[in-house]
Amino acid sequence: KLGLSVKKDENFGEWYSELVLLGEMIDYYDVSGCYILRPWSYSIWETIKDFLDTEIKKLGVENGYFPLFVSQTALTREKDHVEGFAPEVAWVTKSGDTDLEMPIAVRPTSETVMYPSYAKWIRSHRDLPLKINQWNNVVRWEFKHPTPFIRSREFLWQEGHTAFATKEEADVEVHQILDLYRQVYEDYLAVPVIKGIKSEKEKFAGGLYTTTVEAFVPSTGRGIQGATSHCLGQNFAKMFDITFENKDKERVMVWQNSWGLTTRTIGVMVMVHGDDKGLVLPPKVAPVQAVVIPIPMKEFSGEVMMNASAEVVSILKGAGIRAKDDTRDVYTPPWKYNHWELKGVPLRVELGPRDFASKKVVLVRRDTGEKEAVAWDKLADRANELLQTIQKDLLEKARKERDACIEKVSCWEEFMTALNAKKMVLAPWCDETEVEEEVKKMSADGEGGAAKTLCMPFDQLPLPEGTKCFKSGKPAKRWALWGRSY
Ligand SMILES: O=C(C[C@H]1NCCC[C@H]1O)Cn1cnc2c(c1=O)CCCC2
Ligand SMILES: [Mg+2]
Repeated sequence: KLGLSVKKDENFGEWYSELVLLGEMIDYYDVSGCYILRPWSYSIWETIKDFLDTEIKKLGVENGYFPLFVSQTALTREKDHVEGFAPEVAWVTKSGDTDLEMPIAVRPTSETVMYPSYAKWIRSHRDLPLKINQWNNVVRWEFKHPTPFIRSREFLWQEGHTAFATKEEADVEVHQILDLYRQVYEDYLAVPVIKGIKSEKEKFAGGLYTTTVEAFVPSTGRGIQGATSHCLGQNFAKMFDITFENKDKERVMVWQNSWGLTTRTIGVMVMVHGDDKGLVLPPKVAPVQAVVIPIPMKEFSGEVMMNASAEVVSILKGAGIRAKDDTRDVYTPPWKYNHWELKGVPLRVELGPRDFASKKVVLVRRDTGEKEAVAWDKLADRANELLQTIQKDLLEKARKERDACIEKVSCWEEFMTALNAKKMVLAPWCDETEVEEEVKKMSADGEGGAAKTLCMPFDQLPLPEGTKCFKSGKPAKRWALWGRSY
């Protein structure tokens, strides 16, 4: 089947599902909530991983690998850490047709897997800081509707787990990691994000505070949590007895962080940049950045055409560009144009007989459709320049669109109007949890679903003395970003 059968602004859910399938990013699988990551999307994960792995190693983090399975005792060690999540935990209860003595959980996250060892390995301040990360998969038996990359029962992520002698050190790292997450979104995926702190209600229950990068999908008007970096305080140290002897010979608890970014990043990128012709891949993460499509004519065919096409590919590769050609003779050039537009390749390189004769090519941008003729001896530089321009333009376009979807309000009526106009809402808030509960109840109308606080942006607008909470009328403490979300 060629091309999408539904438009992005007609039926977003349908558009997205068809796009990630026809774009050859995923395929379906017979275990519900699980998807196959095909090379076209796995390659994007590898690019994200290469960047992030290099950067966390610069911060002194080392990679390790812990078991997939968690004992029931370890998992339920801390009550409020797991109780809220218990329904999502997957259990192994049998081997063959024999029941296991004790059921074993499949890791939904690895705090309870790793921290008993942390307690063993950390004895003195000389054992600190301890910084271990895992690139792995986790399983959460979600009940909400599964969506490729956005919500699946198994997903890939990295989970960093660090321990420090002081809170100050932990606080610094929380923000260093959060900025790496911002870079993944803005510098690689060309998706703008807002940095902020989660409310007490929305933070990770086992932690002290949660910082987050929040993304936004204009088509649905929904916010989406991009990645989180938590300071756990000493809560897990207390639960797992992770203490050390400080320089004054006192036995004190460590200060910990945990931070994670998942394959959800890929889904957000598809949702933000995709259009009615298909994927629009930011060059930094595109598995193929330029695709050469020769246009055969009587004298420009066979060997001559193949060699010319190969030569253009090697010019591009020589410039460090991920390039390939499509010389399949079973498909026409128009068919190929559609195919590679569907797969979101940033640059198309057309090579017809006249181009060949004059040693030119025609470059076509996937994001704007703009075309330009370029001489072969200018191709390497021009192609790289165009790829950088596309990367920058995608981020600027998405940022402009996202900023246009943030409404600043001061009262409930304005709040609901903005929400129903598919916007995120910036509102002065008294920082009381029952107001969040109230808003959740009152904003849950038919199709939209409830609104929640997405974060308190670090970048706070001025809050004049006497400003009232948009909902409770009590003195507002800070600006909060609210929205319907995934
Ligand atoms: O996973 C985290 C916290 C933390 N885990 C490590 C990476 C960063 C951060 O996400 C929160 N969380 C979410 N979801 C679940 C759990 C859970 O702890 C535990 C039980 C199953 C579902
Ligand atoms: Mg969850």
